[in-house]
Amino acid sequence: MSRIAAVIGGGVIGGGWAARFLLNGWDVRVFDPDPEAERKIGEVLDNARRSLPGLGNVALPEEGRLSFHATMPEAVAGAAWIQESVPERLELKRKVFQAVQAACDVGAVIGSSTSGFKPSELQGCATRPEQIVVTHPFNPVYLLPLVELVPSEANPPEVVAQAKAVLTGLGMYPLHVRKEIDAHIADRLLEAVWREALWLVNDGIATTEEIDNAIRYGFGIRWAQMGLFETYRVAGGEAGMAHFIAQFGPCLQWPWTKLMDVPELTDALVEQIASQSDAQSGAHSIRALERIRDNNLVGIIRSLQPTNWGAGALQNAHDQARSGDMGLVQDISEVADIAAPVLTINRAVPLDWIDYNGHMTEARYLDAFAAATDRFMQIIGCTPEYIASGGSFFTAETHIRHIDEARAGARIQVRTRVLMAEGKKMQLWHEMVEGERMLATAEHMLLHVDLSTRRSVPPPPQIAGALQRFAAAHAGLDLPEGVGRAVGAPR
Ligand SMILES: NC(=O)C1=CN([C@@H]2O[C@H](COP(=O)(O)OP(=O)(O)OC[C@H]3O[C@@H](n4cnc5c(N)ncnc54)[C@H](O)[C@@H]3O)[C@@H](O)[C@H]2O)C=CC1
Ligand SMILES: C[N+](C)(C)CC(=O)CC(=O)[O-]
Repeated sequence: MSRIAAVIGGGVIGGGWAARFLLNGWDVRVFDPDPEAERKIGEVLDNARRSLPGLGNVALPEEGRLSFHATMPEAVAGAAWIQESVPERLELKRKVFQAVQAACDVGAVIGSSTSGFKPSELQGCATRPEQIVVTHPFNPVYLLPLVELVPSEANPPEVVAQAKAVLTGLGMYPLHVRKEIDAHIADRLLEAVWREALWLVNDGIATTEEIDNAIRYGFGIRWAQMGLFETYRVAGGEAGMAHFIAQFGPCLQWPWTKLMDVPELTDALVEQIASQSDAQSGAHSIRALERIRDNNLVGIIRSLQPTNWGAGALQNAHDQARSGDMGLVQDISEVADIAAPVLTINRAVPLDWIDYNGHMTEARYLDAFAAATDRFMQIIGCTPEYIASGGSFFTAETHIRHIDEARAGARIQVRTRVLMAEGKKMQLWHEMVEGERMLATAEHMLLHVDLSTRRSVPPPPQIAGALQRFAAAHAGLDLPEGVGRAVGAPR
């Protein structure tokens, strides 16, 4: 399978797809008759490049090649994935599929970004209906992992499996919608909230800002990590879900919502909503709002990684699946050259590591070096299982030198070597680089500890042995410049 994706329609969503594929190493070909498409996609890419690479703790592959094409056949020929993101009009989409299928490979997947059409509707006039599935993403496509994968009865399981594999490889979460339905799953939920919000503005109950505050200060944060049912299960107290329904079920019969009606979108209502929205957010340009949104989304998703929950767990699994490809090993047996410093970090600088000076903040250097130490511990056999059995290393002393700056999205690598390993002591030297540029060094003294007594003790033979192999091999390297450096006493 080629790693070429064709993006048909390069607006808000097509631009996001282009960024998602490109930053995951695919070549991307765009077809969009809009003469502004290249500029618009360029701006989406600028935002994606600063936010997506640092979302996980493992670097993404080298970016693919982006090209713009004057004709649809030129864009789709030879592509393994074709993503349609033209405006939400059934006739237009059907025409696009006919043109795509006249030129694309029979084995390619054709995904549609449609928010509402069922796959069987899209497949209506297609030459090969089995090739077309709904792959409905969420904005910003380059950061949000959800993609609703909706097949119809015309799609064989192999096409669904192929689509799932590609989307998972892009770090996405393909939610297989087993039974096609208008507006899939998520947009049905969103539309219900949207309709109710329009009523609240229409009836003069709340402004656009008050409604947004009702979401973002409360249940919006809650939904980001547990969704609806798990949240309500907890809200039922010790008696759980059944008790929750017994208590709040009857409210559903009360006139709490107007869900089935839609307010008429008169000029006056549209003007009211637009001017409230201008008052709320008009101080920022759309691109600035996108950057604020991306900073926040990255922070939220990254906060779920240590708890291995929801979108954080998904990102961790994606990192784990790619770590070998990015040269990160788990065990001494996988180390190709034991005499060379070991690659212990290969990642991009995330947005939440950037400070008011516009570069990676000092605490995050220690964060990265601590993660490098953790990986080195793992490589010599101090694994999570060993730690759970009662042994570990504690850091007794650290010295970091800050040599150069790193910006958001910069790819950083840390290489680690053993300076000394004697009895319970392990002295490590880490060097952090961006390409050829040295960014920082760190020297750590660690002690092996018995976690039940909290006292330092020598490591068991299997760990001591692995450590000694590195120590002996690294002793042949020149002593790095800066070893043993201290800030020094004031004169
Ligand atoms: N905007 C959103 O929040 C979301 C939209 N979607 C879906 O994504 C699709 C696209 O929506 P947006 O990106 O928002 O629209 P958009 O209006 O931003 O972009 C559509 C693009 O398609 C191009 N286009 C029009 N006719 C074309 C043709 N024949 N061939 C190639 N390109 C053509 C236009 O020039 C434009 O750049 C729709 O189906 C929509 O329902 C899905 C998820 C979220
Ligand atoms: C408004 N919308 C129906 C186009 C929204 C979506 O389809 C998904 C999203 O990103 O909210």
